[in-house]
Amino acid sequence: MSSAIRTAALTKSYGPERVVDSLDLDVEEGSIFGFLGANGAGKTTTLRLATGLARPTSGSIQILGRDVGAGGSAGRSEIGFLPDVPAFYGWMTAPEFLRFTGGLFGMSGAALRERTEMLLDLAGLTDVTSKLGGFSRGMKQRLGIAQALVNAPRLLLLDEPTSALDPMGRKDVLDMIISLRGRTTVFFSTHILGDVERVCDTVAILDRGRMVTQAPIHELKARYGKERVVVEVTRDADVLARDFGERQWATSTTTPGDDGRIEITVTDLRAAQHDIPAIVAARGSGLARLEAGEIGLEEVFVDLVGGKK
Ligand SMILES: Nc1ncnc2c1ncn2[C@@H]1O[C@H](COP(=O)(O)OP(=O)(O)OP(=O)(O)O)[C@@H](O)[C@H]1O
Repeated sequence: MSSAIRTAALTKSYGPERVVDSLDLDVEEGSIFGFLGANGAGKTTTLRLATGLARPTSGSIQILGRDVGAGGSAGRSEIGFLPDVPAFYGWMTAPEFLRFTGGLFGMSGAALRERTEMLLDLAGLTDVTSKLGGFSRGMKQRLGIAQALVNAPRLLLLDEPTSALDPMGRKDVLDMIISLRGRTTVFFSTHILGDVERVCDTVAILDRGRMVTQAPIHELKARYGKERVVVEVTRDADVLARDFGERQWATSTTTPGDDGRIEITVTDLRAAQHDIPAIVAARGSGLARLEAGEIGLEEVFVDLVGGKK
């Protein structure tokens, strides 16, 4: 598989601060790739380097097999980009805006009309006649993605496409991204873990300019994921938390809350489920809840990044 984006020791400094620090990124063509990091991690800067809007201090970046050169023009016609705060002409309608953008790429006539219709459909905006000034944030964001697709790019770069949206708006944008699977490579930055988990094949985690890890989502979960049991007991939670912690299958236990809730990270879920009721009964306490679950990407992220802050 060829790479849509490949960076080698990519570094961007502003003064003494290394905002992007020796980044080695490899985005496979055809993937939906999540670029995950907290505020200020360096995501926008990386996207600016990828689009040629900023130049690296050192290291290199290739887009679709070509170096992003001094002017950043290499392969630009094959890239679609939606910045984090896109600007729209409020007096235009969605079809007018898409026709205008297509015109900037030299499209016209029937080809532009067809492309506009297709993109309006993809964005769920076909029947919307109002001006962009009256659009909701979600509608604007969907239109922004449609606009970035006007030139049928091989690579779509989206900077935090869902962060300003409510859950419904986010769902619509994520569905739109999912519908692009197999048609174009999508690379999007976000700090919302649930979004990555929902739509991405692969994720890179960035922390203060440095790559913490890059891996397919399922591998990341397999590598770092553990199982967890949530227990609620009616009394003696402190003693029981200690009892659980002494078992071979327990790797960690939380301090019980006032509600008697204890979270246990376990290596052997079956053994834990088997032993816990007996341990609780032996202390004369009652079991109000016993629930097992997989540790999600959120916990993996906190484990990888949170502990170092
Ligand atoms: N032009 C610039 N001059 C100086 N510092 C900058 C510049 N652009 C970005 N930075 C700094 O680089 C760091 C990373 O910023 P960047 O916008 O890339 O992060 P981000 O991960 O996109 O964060 P956010 O989610 O908040 O947009 C921040 O500390 C920011 O202040």
